[in-house]
Amino acid sequence: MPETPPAPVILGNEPGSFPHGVLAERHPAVIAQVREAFPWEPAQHRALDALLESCTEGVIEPLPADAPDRERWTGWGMDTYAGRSWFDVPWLWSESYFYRLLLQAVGYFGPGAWQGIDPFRPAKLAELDSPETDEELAALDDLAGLPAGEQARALLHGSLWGNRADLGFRLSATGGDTRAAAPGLVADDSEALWSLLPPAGGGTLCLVADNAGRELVPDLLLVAHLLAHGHAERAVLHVKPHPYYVSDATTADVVDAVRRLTGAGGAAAAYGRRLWDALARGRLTVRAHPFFCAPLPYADMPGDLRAECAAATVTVVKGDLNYRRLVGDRWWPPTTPLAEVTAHFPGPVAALRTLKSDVVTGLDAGTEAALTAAGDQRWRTSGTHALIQVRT
Ligand SMILES: O=P(O)(O)OC[C@H]1O[C@](O)(CO)[C@@H](O)[C@@H]1O
Repeated sequence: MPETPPAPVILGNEPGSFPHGVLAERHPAVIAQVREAFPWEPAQHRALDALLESCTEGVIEPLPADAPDRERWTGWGMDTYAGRSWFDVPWLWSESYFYRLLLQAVGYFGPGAWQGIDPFRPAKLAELDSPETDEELAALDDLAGLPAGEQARALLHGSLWGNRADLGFRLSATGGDTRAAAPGLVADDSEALWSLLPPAGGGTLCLVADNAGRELVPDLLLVAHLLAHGHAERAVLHVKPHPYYVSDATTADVVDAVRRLTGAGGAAAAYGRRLWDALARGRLTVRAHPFFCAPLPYADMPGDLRAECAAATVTVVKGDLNYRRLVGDRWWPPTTPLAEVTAHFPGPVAALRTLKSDVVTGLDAGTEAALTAAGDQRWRTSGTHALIQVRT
């Protein structure tokens, strides 16, 4: 296979670009949201003020000497980037480190009384309790009468489009209009996914989750269906070890989502009970590996995680950030073959993602030409388009 030379890494230093908007507008909006979410104490307010100043006008500061994960961040490039503007280092690194420092500011890593308090939890719970979630759960009653194959396809699309429900994405002008009609998929390898996961096929599914709430619920419904119909004998759900990118799912969010299902009526409760039972029997495992909050592409995945993905029938990665990490957060020409940019991944891999950043690969030339001809390049970032891509 011909080797495509690596494209330039995406930075946030071009005013008017999408990444620049995230650093300059969205991050301050995230700080404002967090500030309003809890009755913080003076030290936390001061730390949030300092972070706001640093991330808009200052430079990257290293973690404090006693931070529990200082060594880990040193290994992830902190010393290389300290002292530089947030806008001049890889955008993926900048964003990730911003969320790490936001947790630092509110005392998440302790020691102290605020240790372990998720600053995004009120927003996540509000979404889980919303009328939209009620409607989505009620729709499961209609699904129950359909043949299993049709249910599976509907649940796959539910999980895919659930990725539009992303709390961070709605915070500023750089976020898309999540109410816009869905024009469809820019790539659809779903048949390849189903051939990796045939009914009664057994094997292990790894699902790398993305957002909590209205994305995690359909992800869990899909997992419950795949386990119930033997598409997988076992599933491993990878979540974030700590709050991240506003709405990313942690173990606490999985518990909330499963309890939301079991507490609902009708078919939703049956899915919830199946998940509860699958956890109890070891058919579903939740993992929160530190690498899932790393500011690095999956090409740099550590050995233990590589071994897990290598042993899986397929690893499904959800959402935009996971896609950026899978293919590399670079200005790839959109027709760059997916097989080339995912050659590093230790086993079959599928991406389910709505497009919320500039990175895209694996498009066929006709699709790219049609999207580009339309002139408006917001299809890349507005969350109105989606893809299902598979590398077997
Ligand atoms: O929740 P998702 O689908 O990973 O999307 C998060 C996306 O939002 C952003 O934070 C801002 O667009 C991107 O950096 C990221 O890719």
